[in-house]
Amino acid sequence: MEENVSRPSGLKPPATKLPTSITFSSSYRNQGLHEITDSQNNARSQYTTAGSAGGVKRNAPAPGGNILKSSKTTAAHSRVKAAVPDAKRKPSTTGIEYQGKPSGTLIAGAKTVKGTSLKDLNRPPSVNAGSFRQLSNSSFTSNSSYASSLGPNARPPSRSHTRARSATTKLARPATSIGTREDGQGSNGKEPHQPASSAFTAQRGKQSTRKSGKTLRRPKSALGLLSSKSSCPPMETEREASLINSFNHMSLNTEGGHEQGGQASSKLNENFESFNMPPPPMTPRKGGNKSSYAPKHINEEPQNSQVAPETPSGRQLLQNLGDSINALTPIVQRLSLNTLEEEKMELQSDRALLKDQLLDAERQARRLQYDLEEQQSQYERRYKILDEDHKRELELRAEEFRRETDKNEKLQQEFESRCGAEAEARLESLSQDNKELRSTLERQKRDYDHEVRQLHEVVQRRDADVRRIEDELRKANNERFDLHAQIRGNNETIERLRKRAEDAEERLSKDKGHLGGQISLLSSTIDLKSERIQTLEEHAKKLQTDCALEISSIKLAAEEKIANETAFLRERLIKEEERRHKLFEQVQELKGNIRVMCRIKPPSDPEKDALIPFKPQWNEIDDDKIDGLTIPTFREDPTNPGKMVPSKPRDFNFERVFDEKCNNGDVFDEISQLVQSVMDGKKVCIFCYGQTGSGKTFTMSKRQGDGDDGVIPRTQGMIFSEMERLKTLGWEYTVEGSYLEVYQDKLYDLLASRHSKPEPLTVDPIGDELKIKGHDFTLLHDARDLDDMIKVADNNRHVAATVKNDRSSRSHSILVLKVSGVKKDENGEIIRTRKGTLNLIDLAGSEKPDKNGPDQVYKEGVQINSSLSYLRTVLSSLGQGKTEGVDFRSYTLTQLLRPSLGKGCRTLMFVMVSPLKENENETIRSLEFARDAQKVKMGGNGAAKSQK
Ligand SMILES: Nc1ncnc2c1ncn2[C@@H]1O[C@H](COP(=O)(O)OP(=O)(O)OP(=O)(O)O)[C@@H](O)[C@H]1O
Repeated sequence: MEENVSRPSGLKPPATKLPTSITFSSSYRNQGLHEITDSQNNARSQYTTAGSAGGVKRNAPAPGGNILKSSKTTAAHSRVKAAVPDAKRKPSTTGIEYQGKPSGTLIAGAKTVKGTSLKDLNRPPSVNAGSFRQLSNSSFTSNSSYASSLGPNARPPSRSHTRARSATTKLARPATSIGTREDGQGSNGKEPHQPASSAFTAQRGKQSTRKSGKTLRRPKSALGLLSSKSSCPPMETEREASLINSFNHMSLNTEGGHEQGGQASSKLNENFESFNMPPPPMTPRKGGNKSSYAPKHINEEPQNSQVAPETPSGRQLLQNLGDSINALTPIVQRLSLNTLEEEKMELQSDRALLKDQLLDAERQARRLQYDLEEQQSQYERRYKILDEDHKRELELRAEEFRRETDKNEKLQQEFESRCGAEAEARLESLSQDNKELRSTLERQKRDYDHEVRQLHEVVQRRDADVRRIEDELRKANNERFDLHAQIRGNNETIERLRKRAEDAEERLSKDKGHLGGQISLLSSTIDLKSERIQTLEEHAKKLQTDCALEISSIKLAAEEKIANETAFLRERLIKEEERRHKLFEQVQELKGNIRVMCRIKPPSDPEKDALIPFKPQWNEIDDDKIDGLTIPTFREDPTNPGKMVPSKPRDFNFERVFDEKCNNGDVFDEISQLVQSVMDGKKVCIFCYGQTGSGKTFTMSKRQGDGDDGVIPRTQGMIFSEMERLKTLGWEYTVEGSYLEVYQDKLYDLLASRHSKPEPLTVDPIGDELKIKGHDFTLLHDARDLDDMIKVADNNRHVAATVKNDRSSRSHSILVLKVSGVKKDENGEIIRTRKGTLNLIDLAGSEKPDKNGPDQVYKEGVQINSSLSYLRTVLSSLGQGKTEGVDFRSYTLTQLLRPSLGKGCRTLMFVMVSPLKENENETIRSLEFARDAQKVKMGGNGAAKSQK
């Protein structure tokens, strides 16, 4: 791991370049691998040691890699390659800093060293074997393998020492081999295994580092030797020291009989193995202890060299190593002890400083640790308390909840047991109250809204008023301005006129004298004229009196003449009226008591409907009118069964036939004389008979304001206009009315209120007049009263939808109008009276009751058919000349019609027929019935006579 820790000592890596002057002789070229490998090993050892001293693991720096590159040795190359990346790392905190590209130069330098000076170097006596052993030991030992390198009996460094080392990662171990102590401890034997050379090298490196920014000092004597011929810069890098260190260690291990020699030797072997080289055979040292080993070539005599051929390179390596040791030893000796002492002191002081710092940091760390632990325990205590509080709180809440739940349940039970019904009733009444309250509120809200709307409207009106007043004000202002302008103009005009008047007055006074003569002349003339006028006026008055006398005499004569003529004409009119009346009566007599007219309803779709092929019979006198119908009939050919052949056509002759082109106006024109006869005091009955949907109600009652009103509306108009007309002849008429209905053979007043079920009325069978028990007629003052009465009755009449008619009359309706007229003389004495009755009857339609229809409609149909059937029976009896024994009382309808079929009654029957082929049978039946009715001739005393 690259070390990035700050440098507590403030040491800086060396700024100087690595030595470039060390060269090796060409004779080493072939052995360069070994030498360089050893160098590398030394270098690695150095760095390892240095790293160890600082407590930081460190890999080999770049120089080694470069060295290997330069040596062109494959094995070494591959080994060192692994170290190459580390070479790019930042140099160790030992203060060693590599700059530039020193490796190539280093190799060159190494060659020089090899070739020139190594053999010449003198081995200093103090640093030979011991130093070498120590160097060797250090070279193959790292801090991490401290125990293994020192042996199982080795005592590890003291704790304080280790701490100091780790704290002062960059401090080198004291070089005990040179008699120095590290902060006073290294010398007391507490670190007996501390390799001196290693420490020295480290210190050397440190020293160089401490001289940061300067050229590293170096042992000039040694370097001087090395560079004596090559003029290279003095060797002053750790590499040099490392080399020395490595060899010293090796020497110490192999020759010094160090107790860890065996271990060092084995480590050396490992290193050799790591280079894929067989380790040199190690033999126990002569005279040394058993654990002391040295390379064979060192301990053994040349006769052992017979082994050499097996491991020539190892032997050669060892030989070279030995040479190197010999060469380096004097260098080590020449190192300045004084300088080292100084540096040592400095380092020691730095170390003490760093140690203090370390102690402070440790104290601080302990304090922080203590604080942390204290806080943690506090936190745990607090957590525990809170947890317990929380649990207690939860239990309390749970208990409280249980208590509340129990209480609620008890209350609920109590409430249900005690107040269930009462509460419901109370709830009910409350909800009722609530509803009422709500409705009251809604009503109030509606009232309020209404009031607000009204107020809003008032405000709007007021606003409009205000706007209008403002407009008026504006106009008034404008007018005021105009008036002011006019006044100003007038004033100006007055002023002008005044001036003109003054001018005129002035002129007048001038002319006054002149006019005075003329005035007196004129005055005399006027007097003369006045006399003349007076004379003339007297004459005119005389003439006027004469004229007035003459005019009054003429007027009297004329009035007398007019009165005479009027009386004559009136008498004549009355006579004519009486004559007309007689004639009308005669005509009516001639026409018979029951007159029958037929009306054919127009088809709703003439194009598609299959129609009965009616053949009209035109009236011989009035060829605009039809008075008969022929209906072709067919019968089965007896000679050819299944084939239909024409048979004798059926002829029906009536007083008048209205075809589909006729409207209600045409019909009323024909019957208006009957209405007239009512005014003459006759009893008239007009009734409509026919199949359901054939147009009875359409003919009688239609009132749609399209100018085609039916008989009843037109009659209404005619009666009241006749009343007015006859009034001029001295007649005063009153009209009373009643509207009745025969429903399910019971008589009802259609004008009675329908709020309650109406009570049926009873027909009084006695007499020729239609009398109904307990029923009063309504006095109709004018046409409007009659109109209102008809409307009420129309609304009350029973109608229902049937197959043939959406609005079918389910009852027979009778409008009865009693018309009474009196004529008085000059004295107010009644001299004549007339009492006419008009019955306008709209019968319910004959029909084939539909069993599939609604029950009520079916029942009504049956009842309608029964009553009509009985009417046919009665009419048939009357038509057959029966005068006695005809029972009118079996059905209410015939009871009602009895007075209309008696003496002096004029009855008109309308038979309504459908033109549709599908209704042909019913049409023929109706026509046959009408034909029978036509034969009836009413006799005297309420009996009917048959007309032959
Ligand atoms: N002459 C006509 N011209 C045009 N439409 C007619 C005529 N006669 C009858 N109708 C129509 O035929 C329908 C049936 O007529 P209406 O109600 O008068 O028959 P009804 O004989 O009175 O039937 P019910 O006996 O069932 O009361 C109505 O819609 C009516 O307007």
